[in-house]
Amino acid sequence: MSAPGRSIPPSSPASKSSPLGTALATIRDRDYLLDRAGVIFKGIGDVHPGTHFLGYVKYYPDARGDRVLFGRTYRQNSVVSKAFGILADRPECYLYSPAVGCVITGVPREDIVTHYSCRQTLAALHQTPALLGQTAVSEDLLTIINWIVAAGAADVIGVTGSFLVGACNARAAPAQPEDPGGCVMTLERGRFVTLDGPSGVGKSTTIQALRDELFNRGIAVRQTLEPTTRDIGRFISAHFSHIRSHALACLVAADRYEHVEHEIEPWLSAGDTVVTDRYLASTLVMQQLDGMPLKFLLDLNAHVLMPDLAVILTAHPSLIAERIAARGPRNRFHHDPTVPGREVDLYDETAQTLMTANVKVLVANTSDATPSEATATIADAIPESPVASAA
Ligand SMILES: Nc1ncnc2c1ncn2[C@@H]1O[C@H](COP(=O)(O)OP(=O)(O)OP(=O)(O)O)[C@@H](O)[C@H]1O
Ligand SMILES: Cc1cn([C@H]2C[C@H](O)[C@@H](COP(=O)(O)O)O2)c(=O)[nH]c1=O
Repeated sequence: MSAPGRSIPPSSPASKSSPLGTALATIRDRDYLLDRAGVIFKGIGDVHPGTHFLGYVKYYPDARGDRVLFGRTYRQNSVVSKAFGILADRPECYLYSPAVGCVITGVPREDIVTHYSCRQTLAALHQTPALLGQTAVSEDLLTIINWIVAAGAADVIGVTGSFLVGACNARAAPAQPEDPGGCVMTLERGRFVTLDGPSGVGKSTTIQALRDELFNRGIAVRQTLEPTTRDIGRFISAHFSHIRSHALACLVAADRYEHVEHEIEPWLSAGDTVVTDRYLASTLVMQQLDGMPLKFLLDLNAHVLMPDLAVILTAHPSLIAERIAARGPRNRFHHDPTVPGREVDLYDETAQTLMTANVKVLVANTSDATPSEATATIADAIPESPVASAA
């Protein structure tokens, strides 16, 4: 799968492409880093510890903000110390710096989904000036870039996002709706990938590895799950032990419709690839285990967004039972020793049901593949073009 065409192509053949610039290995002072929570950090310095990239919060999602990025409203933070308040519930973003002698902020490396490189953008614009079009702003920008390159300073000076967005907007405004070339920030819809399978088969483990694999391929990923962390999803998780049958089937469908409307669809529209831990297939299996007829479940979910790729993880039932026993039962299904075998059979049937509905399905067996092997197979199977649409 290639990276969605979100911005300027990378200029250096040696660097791995990412939606907004260079590979992480080349992070430099003042580059921007977008993390999983949607916070944008401004990198500080060119030397970073092994676990984090040092930086402070530059923009953060806030309804009171005055700029929109990938469908979200952002607020600018110009006071370094305020980053501590914005990150109040993110202890993983604080670290002690022996060099500075105090606690500073940074973004954990594994949380980064996008890297915007100011220097690489400068190089790309110098190489392909047409990317900026013909406006007074872009002409000024190109004059400056040419001057920087001629002075041999391209390795230390870059194009900041603010300058680029200014140039981009100046050109985008007069463009006609049918003229897609109005702005360098073109967005292609992301891909929607679902991961389902029996409890303990390895969904969480695989999804973590898949997120890293896609990130390394330069793809911006949103990781999510069902039941969701929204109101209905939290209600399901809190009452799963005693709500079942028709009521539970209706609740999980309601949670899914909210999930699609408020999270999955906006993220896909913003160009992100969305990977969810459990989706429709889990309903077709878990609610059948609860005695619900398949037709009732398909009717309830008739209008949910179908995935571009539905991954069904499977394994030998005895291995699944061993994994569940090793970590201890977490819900009412885990106490029934017949469940892993019935789940495996129902997921096989569900794979067929989804294929009949023209969904691309990948069945991956975690009994004989390591998480990284399973992950590479899944990443390779993600379609080049998005096909997901509401049924
Ligand atoms: N491909 C794999 N090969 C070997 N072991 C694996 C693999 N994937 C996961 N495991 C192991 O299986 C156990 C369960 O994994 P995990 O928690 O990811 O399952 P899960 O499907 O997300 O479970 P649940 O749905 O109940 O949350 C873990 O101990 C994990 O290390
Ligand atoms: C999406 C979905 C979930 N469930 C149930 C199945 C599981 O027992 C829990 C989720 O917990 P886990 O930690 O991911 O194993 O929710 C369901 O019954 N129907 C669904 O559609």
